[in-house]
This record gives sequence, structure tokens and C-alpha cells, in this order.
Amino acid sequence: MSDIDKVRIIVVGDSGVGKTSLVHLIANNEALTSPGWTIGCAVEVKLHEYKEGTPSQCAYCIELWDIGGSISHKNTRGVFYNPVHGIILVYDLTNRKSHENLQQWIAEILNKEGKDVGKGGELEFDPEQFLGYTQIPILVIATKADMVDDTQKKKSNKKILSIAEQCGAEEICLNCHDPKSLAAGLSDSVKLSRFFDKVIEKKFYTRDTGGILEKRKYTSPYFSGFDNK
Ligand SMILES: Nc1nc2c(ncn2[C@@H]2O[C@H](COP(=O)(O)OP(=O)(O)OP(=O)(O)O)[C@@H](O)[C@H]2O)c(=O)[nH]1
Repeated sequence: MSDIDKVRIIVVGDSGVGKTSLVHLIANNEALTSPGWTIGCAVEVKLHEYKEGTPSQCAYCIELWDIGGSISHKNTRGVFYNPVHGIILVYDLTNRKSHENLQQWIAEILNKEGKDVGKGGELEFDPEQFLGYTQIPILVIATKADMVDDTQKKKSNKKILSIAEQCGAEEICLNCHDPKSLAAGLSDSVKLSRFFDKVIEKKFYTRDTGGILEKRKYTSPYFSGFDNK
């Protein structure tokens, strides 16, 4: 895959929400029955057809960086946050706190050097700053959809919308143990594919004065839409 352009997408969320299971499902189209605890980071790759079925179709390599969610590694995770071309925020539908904590994850990515720390020692999340400053494409994914009934999903969806809306992001609810969750043609699969297209576009394409997308002549491997320093 060395000649194929690539993007780095980081996958973050609390420990145990299902990041490793999700990444495995996306990269291999199969369920991972017994994932191990991720220490540091694990990377899986997926070949993605940008704008599939159109004249602009082109293959790109998507690197999915599964960042271990353990609180004990919080201070060392910053090394994985540069460059970042896209972010998948993951939470567990059966664990409301894991959704609330996504704000902390965003703040951590944005302020990896510990700036903007609030009174309680927690990083402060400013969605406007995040959107305006970084413009990094974000996707929110809720896991363990098989463990909640539809009423609970609707309740959770209201909560999901708050973070997804604040970030201008799409959202997906799925069961990582079911390989059919992301079967081709399903709306969730289309959302995921569009998200990958968006990440690729942000890194490799620019709009000319007529609004037409054209590929940049040179793209720094570190370009991510924000400096992240
Ligand atoms: N029922 C169900 N279980 C899931 C789902 N996704 C993940 N799990 C289970 O949740 C547990 C934790 O999953 P992991 O993928 O290891 O979670 P993680 O977020 O990578 O955890 P860390 O490595 O600690 O950051 C495992 O037992 C998974 O099998 C899902 O959609 N449904």
C-alpha cells in the first residue's frame, strides 16, 4: 500500500466502550469476539474507494488509530494526536457517562499540552473553538446497540445528538458483534463511507474559484487542518 495516499483517523472514547471491536469490524468486515485491552495504541488499515461509482473514484488507505482509553495512559496519549485528519468519537449506549466524557476526549485532542484547564483540573471543551479552529471531520459512533431497547436508544439518541450536533457530526448506532451492522448499502455504512470521503477531501483536495474540487499538488504528511502544537 506504499504508493497509496493515506489519512490517519484516531478512534477515541472511554475504556471498554468498544473501540477495538469497532475498528476490527470496519477494517475486516468481521466481528472480534474477544478483544484485548489496548495499551497505548493499535493501528488497523482499510482500503477505501473515494467517491466510489463516480469518475473521481480513487483508492486511499485509511489508518484507524485505536487509542487505549485507560485513564492511566492519559498523559502519554498526546504522541498519537499529530497528525490527525479525522476523529471517530465512540461511546457505549449502556453507559451514559461514556457519552458525557466525549467532551473531555475532544478537549484532550485539542489541548494535548494541557492548556485551558478548568478549576477542577479538567480540560475545557469549547465546541466553537474546536469547529472553527480545527475543522477536523468528526463521526460519533454509539456501540452496544444490541444491549438496549428502542426506547433507550431514542433517549440516548437525544444525548448523542447534543455532542454530534455541537461538532457538526453525523452519528451511527451499531452492534460491533454483528458483521451485518456495516453491510454495504445500509445507511450507517453510507455515513461511514461519506465520513472517509470527507477526511480524504480535507487532506488532499481544494476547491477552485468555481467551487470545483481539485487535488492539491503537494500535501504535507502532517497537514491536518490545524497545527495541533
Ligand atoms: N454486546 C456488545 N458488546 C460489545 C460491543 N462492542 C464491544 N463490545 C464488548 O465490549 C468489551 C470492550 O470492548 P473493546 O473493543 O475491548 O473496548 P475498547 O474501547 O477498545 O477498550 P480499551 O482497549 O480498554 O480502550 C468487549 O467485551 C467487547 O466484546 C457491542 O456492540 N455489543
